[in-house]
Amino acid sequence: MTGYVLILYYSRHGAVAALADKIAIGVQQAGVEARVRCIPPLDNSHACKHAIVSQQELAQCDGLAFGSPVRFGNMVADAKAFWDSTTSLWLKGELIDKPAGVFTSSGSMHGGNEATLLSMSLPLLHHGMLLTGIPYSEPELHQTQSGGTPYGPSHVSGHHADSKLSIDEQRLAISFGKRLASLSQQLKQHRV
Ligand SMILES: Cc1cc2nc3c(=O)[nH]c(=O)nc-3n(C[C@H](O)[C@H](O)[C@H](O)COP(=O)(O)O)c2cc1C
Repeated sequence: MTGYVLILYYSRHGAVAALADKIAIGVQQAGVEARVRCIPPLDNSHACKHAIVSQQELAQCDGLAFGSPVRFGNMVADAKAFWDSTTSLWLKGELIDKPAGVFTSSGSMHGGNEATLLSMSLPLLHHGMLLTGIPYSEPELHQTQSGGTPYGPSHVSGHHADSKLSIDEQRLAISFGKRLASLSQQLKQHRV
């Protein structure tokens, strides 16, 4: 088994970072290296929990999980700015035919969680990535009372942004990581 799945995220208060860690567990359980990297804040307002991503790490990944908090129903501007800096990768087609998925955290249950996941998918599609979410064969998708969607893992962090990941949210994030890792290995065989 070679290569790695890149888990790339922005997080201000730690909720998206917590999801990233769970996705990493799933990737590792599938026998693939999970490389967790953060998108730094444009205003240097806080430190990153993980190392800052490089363009080379993005170009060379075999699969990608991309995470952002919900900001007014969309991804955070810092994450959008990051994608706007990836033109040279796009010109070279570095991400074409690699599997990818998205994850998020919102304050409230209906505060734009799913809309954000869908709009986060757009730059990945422009890069030619193959999107995957979470199938309904995962029992937690039927029973979750908080986050976790077919469009990707999610968390509802609450009014004070302090609630922990629920068991269902954790399990869905882990199974998503496994699925992404497995797809990354299958598709890699067809690329080389
Ligand atoms: C500027 C700003 C805008 C936000 N907009 C929304 C929103 O539209 N809907 C929502 O449910 N939560 C919103 N939130 C709450 C965050 O999405 C939520 O706290 C999230 O869990 C933060 O993730 P983090 O802990 O990884 O930073 C917003 C927070 C900020 C600071």
